Amino acid sequence: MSEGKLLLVEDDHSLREALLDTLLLAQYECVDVCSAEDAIIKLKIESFDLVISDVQMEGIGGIGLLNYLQQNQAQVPVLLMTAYATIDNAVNAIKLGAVDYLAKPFAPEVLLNQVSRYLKPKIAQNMPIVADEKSLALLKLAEKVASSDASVMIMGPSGSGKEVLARYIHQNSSRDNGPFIAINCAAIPENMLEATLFGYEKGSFTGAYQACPGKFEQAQGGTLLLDEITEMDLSLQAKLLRVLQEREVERLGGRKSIKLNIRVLATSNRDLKAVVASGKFREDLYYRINVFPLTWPSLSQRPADILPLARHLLARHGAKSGLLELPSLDETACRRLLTHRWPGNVRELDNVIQRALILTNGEFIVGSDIILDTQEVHISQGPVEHPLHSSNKPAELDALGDELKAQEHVIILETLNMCQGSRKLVAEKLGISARTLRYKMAKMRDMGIEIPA
Ligand SMILES: Nc1ncnc2c1ncn2[C@@H]1O[C@H](COP(=O)(O)OP(=O)(O)OP(=O)(O)O)[C@@H](O)[C@H]1O
Repeated sequence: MSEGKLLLVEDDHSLREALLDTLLLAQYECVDVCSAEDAIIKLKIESFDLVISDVQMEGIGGIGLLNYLQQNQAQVPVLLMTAYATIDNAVNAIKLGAVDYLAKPFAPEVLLNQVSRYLKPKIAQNMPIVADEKSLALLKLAEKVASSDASVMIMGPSGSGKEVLARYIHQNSSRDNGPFIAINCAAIPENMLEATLFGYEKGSFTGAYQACPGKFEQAQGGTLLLDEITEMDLSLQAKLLRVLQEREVERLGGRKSIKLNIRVLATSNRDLKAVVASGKFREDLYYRINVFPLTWPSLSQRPADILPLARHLLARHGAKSGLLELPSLDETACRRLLTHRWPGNVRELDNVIQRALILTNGEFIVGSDIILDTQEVHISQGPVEHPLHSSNKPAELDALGDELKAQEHVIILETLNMCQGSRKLVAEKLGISARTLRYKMAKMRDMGIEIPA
């Protein structure tokens, strides 16, 4: 399976936009066109690793495109989308060489599940950066536990790197070639979490137009991360426990048990024992999940990590903004970073570094470029020079464009923090539509910017 590029062909503008949003948010690299003819032009100049196309379009349509691919680029898998009325076309399409088809309307998960069979999302290689003795010891332990199949509970304060550690365990396990599926139990509304985890059969509830595999099934052969597991309600905890004990899952409205071959990791930023004692988390589930506990200390308790992490984040964000040379942290900046308490841990450091990259004179990041979360951001201190941008570009225009984009990113991140992640509120506050916000966030993710859940 490659981390390749996907070509989406759909003539219905709003459907194409919605599909694109779904694919971009899931971190797929995606190009969209509105006809089979345009698709062929694109295919002649760019290479793609998967084509998803509507069948019924003006011109040669999806079947014509499929024929073209069969004759010219037979290695590229094609997934066709059909309306119910043209199901016969779909059968024909499979005979002609399409790898599968999606009957409209379909849930986003159905699309993502199909796509994940052929492409991997562009996941940045999130290797944990560590230098402090405490973190080095934690990483060693994580490597040891990775080689077993034990359930792991990763604890630590918010933003400390729990998901990074979970990915590291997956990457160092024998399941490395399988999927890594993460689900944030706190971010999904309670009434949808069960269907998202367990999947459902067609017609099992209003709106279940088509059968949909759940996260358990999507993680087959790989690892499932249950992020913020303590936020799951008690009745769902009981169902989760049953799945973990029996190692099989039944979709909502389904009668068939599906055997599972998955490893489960979970994270929490709460004091687990206290949550169990308060009756909000089942004790039996606690023991089932907590086979091997790993805990990140807060960033202030592992000070030797701060500067290596800051430099790593500088390199990450600098590369994404196309900087040719990275500014270095001068002594005053280092001192400022080392003396802050970092209540928001690495995520807070990440925000600070993104701001510093906007404020820097280019060669050095100095103390005054380090704007901590407790301060107000004064970005509009007059024009900021960007001497590091490639000099053979139309420099002023490019720098201005990049700067505006960076400012937009900061504003979106700040507003997300202010609204505690509520997309609806953020869109209202910024005076843009929810769709535009989703699109902008997808682009930001694409650039490697972490968006708070
Ligand atoms: N050791 C590390 N090395 C590199 N990047 C890190 C490290 N720790 C955290 N990060 C970065 O910091 C950000 C927050 O990390 P992550 O999402 O793993 O934290 P978390 O503890 O799971 O947060 P939350 O509790 O809010 O879910 C991410 O951008 C991540 O890439």
